[in-house]
Amino acid sequence: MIRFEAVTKRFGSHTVLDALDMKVYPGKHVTLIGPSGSGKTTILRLMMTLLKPDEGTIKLGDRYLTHEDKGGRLVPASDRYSREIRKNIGMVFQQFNLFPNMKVLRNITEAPVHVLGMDKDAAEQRARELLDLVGLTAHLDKYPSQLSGGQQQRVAIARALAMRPQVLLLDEVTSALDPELVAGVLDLLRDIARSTDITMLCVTHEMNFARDISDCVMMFDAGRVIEFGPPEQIFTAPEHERTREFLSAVR
Ligand SMILES: Nc1ncnc2c1ncn2[C@@H]1O[C@H](COP(=O)(O)OP(=O)(O)OP(=O)(O)O)[C@@H](O)[C@H]1O
Repeated sequence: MIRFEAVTKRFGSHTVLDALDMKVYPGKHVTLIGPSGSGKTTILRLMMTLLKPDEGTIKLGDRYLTHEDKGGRLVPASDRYSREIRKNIGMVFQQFNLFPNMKVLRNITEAPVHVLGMDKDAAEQRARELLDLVGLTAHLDKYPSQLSGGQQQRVAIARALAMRPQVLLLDEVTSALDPELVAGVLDLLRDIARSTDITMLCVTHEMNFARDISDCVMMFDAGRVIEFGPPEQIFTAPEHERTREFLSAVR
């Protein structure tokens, strides 16, 4: 389980997350929705240990992401500890963030080989399976710049899965794509959501996608979860006025 307890994150005097409590059960697919600036991406960046909270703790299973347990005493996580724990978490970004100087296959094998210490042949075998899954077997020998945005995003998804993470974080993964490429990437993610037991935490403005893949939708406003529940409840009978306003604005 992912557990945020009383997590506060400030940027200067701006409190982006305000004593946030949040739980995500293993294997669940949770979508974070809410107005721009409500703190959704900040949550994913905290999960990825790219940011540290000002207050509060975040746990993945029985380990803290934010702190090291030194004989019962919690101290803020060192960079080394964060790097170690990050191996359990895959993230796909809006802007793909592929290694431009590496071909597709190597983009996928790089971290399993150099971060996990996986055998090179085993990593390549796994990469080929993943390229098959994302429909890019024919492109394994190309550089990212030779692919469309949608194809690059598929590589980024394969790369995240190559680490066999417990948790997959998806941050507006279709926002940078041309409209005609969005559906293909969303279909792929729907397939992954259906066919794996990976925990997914997803920030998206694609409400139909959120409806399709989510076990739970969390509505954020000003750094707090104001409402959460199954998609059919949030999208058809939201209880909170702010949720109703937000949904009518984005539909
Ligand atoms: N590194 C940073 N330095 C300063 N302010 C930041 C930083 N990162 C985020 N913020 C601010 O924190 C607030 C929340 O940002 P965040 O990206 O988490 O929102 P969001 O809900 O994901 O929004 P969007 O839907 O537009 O992506 C915003 O006001 C943003 O400007």
